[in-house]
Amino acid sequence: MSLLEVTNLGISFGGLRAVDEFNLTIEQGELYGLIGPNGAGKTTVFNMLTGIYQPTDGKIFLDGKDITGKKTAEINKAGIARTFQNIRLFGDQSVLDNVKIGLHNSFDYGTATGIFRLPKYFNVEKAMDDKALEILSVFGLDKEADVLASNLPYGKQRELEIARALATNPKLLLLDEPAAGMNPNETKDLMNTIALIRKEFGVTILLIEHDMKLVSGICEKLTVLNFGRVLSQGQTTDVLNDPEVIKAYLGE
Ligand SMILES: Nc1ncnc2c1ncn2[C@@H]1O[C@H](COP(=O)(O)OP(=O)(O)OP(=O)(O)O)[C@@H](O)[C@H]1O
Repeated sequence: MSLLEVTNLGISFGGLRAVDEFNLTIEQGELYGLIGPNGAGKTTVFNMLTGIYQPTDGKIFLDGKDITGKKTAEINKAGIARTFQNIRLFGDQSVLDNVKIGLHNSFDYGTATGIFRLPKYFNVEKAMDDKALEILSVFGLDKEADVLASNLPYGKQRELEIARALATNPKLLLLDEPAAGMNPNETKDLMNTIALIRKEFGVTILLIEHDMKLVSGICEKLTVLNFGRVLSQGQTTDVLNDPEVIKAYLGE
């Protein structure tokens, strides 16, 4: 069984058919890229996969379970986590606390225990601190655990967002333009980090990206969207050499 199976997905905004007849199959462990020109519908696909938008047509299966039209929190519990094009961190909270927010899927001490600070509360808090630090260490961010998120350099804030998404223990991680705004050195670091987290966390990754170096460097498969429709799909080298893709997106 494939990890993600999307069939005939579509959505309309008034008269605009933003995504149409979109099909996508992702196998467990793959690193998959979704590319295409501005306005092609990539983020709209992410928004449907994560329950932010309700698709007008089609089905989404995660690990065989129909998650079409479910609420965002439910989809996250089922195993999909994401980052956003514009960083969405809690800037006035510490790096550690930003990751701990993501851990609430896995740790629970009940409201009463939390309010009355019962012994279990402190045990759970300690376990959460340990787990959050473990995740942060993969990004080399454990030393900055007490720093306010907004005080991190830009590239590190993007990595913290990925760390927070990983804290929800996803099967599938969606990254929306993870290299946006990064300099070439930060992008190179990010490529290594993405490859590393797939290995360390055993997570399957679908990413939207315009940086072709990153895409061709780490994605095994690609789907190209153009005007809301799949233009090309398959192994990265085949897709990047597809004349239709070169014409519509990469430039001749
Ligand atoms: N909530 C919405 N209401 C109306 N139109 C929308 C909405 N969300 C997206 N669209 C439209 O759907 C189309 C696809 O947008 P989307 O943001 O998914 O493109 P994209 O491929 O992610 O682009 P980019 O690379 O610039 O981020 C665009 O024409 C956009 O204006």
